[in-house]
Amino acid sequence: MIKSQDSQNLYCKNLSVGYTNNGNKKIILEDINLSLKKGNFISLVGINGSGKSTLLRTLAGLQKALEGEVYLDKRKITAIDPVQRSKTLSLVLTNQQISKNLTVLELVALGRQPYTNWLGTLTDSDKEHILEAIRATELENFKNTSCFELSDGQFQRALIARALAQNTEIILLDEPTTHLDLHHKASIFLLLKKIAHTHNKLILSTTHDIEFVLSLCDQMIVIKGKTCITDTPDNLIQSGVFENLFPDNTIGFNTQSKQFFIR
Ligand SMILES: Nc1ncnc2c1ncn2[C@@H]1O[C@H](COP(=O)(O)OP(=O)(O)OP(=O)(O)O)[C@@H](O)[C@H]1O
Repeated sequence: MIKSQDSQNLYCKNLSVGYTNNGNKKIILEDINLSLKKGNFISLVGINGSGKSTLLRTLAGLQKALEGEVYLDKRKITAIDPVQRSKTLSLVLTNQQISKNLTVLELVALGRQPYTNWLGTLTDSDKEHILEAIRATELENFKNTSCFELSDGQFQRALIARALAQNTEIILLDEPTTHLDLHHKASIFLLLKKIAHTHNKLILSTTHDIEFVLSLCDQMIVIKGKTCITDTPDNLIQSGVFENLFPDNTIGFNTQSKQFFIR
């Protein structure tokens, strides 16, 4: 069941996302209507090149919408100044350029940047948030480890810890489980679900691991053609949306086992 909260929602109506090249609009997705609420773990899925990252960046306010507006807690996201926005919404991008020479503690401390003074001095409260984020992601034993010494799964957890230290109500993640084995994929998704439920946050993650999130997330956004459909996983399964998600009819979906198969 999708939890419904009044505040800190991410909302858009008739949104079009895409790119403008020499004045020409390239629409990737259009007519998108979403109302995403705190306390939910939400997955955004779709085939390669369907527009997941483009939509995520637009919802985060990093990319201008071609039509419509994104509202963060009833305010236009583009009208919120960057420092205020970074106290409400954090973004975890896997391919972001980050110095892996930083220790886990130093990386997670970067999450406090919106709150520190220009010298970057950490207060006791900042330190408490950092340690709490490290505890929540079970990285206590790696606090002083350099990021280049971490496995991909541990590094992914450190990036999530940085977003937790940022203490935002909304966390958006772009493919946080790429390159991870099944065990580590499961542990990241379970962690995200736990954070959404126990800390009452809105967590929206793009993923290709559809079968995993079908059994874990509260709400899914499925990109279909140039728009998207959103509902609970069970309602989406019943609607038959996964049966022809992939092109060329090569992949089918078994509604009983909730698994894809090759036709
Ligand atoms: N800077 C850009 N200018 C023009 N078109 C772009 C740009 N970046 C991406 N695109 C196009 O937008 C479409 C959606 O890309 P996007 O990266 O959002 O898809 P995706 O669903 O995240 O893909 P994947 O699953 O492969 O990561 C693609 O057709 C891509 O070629």
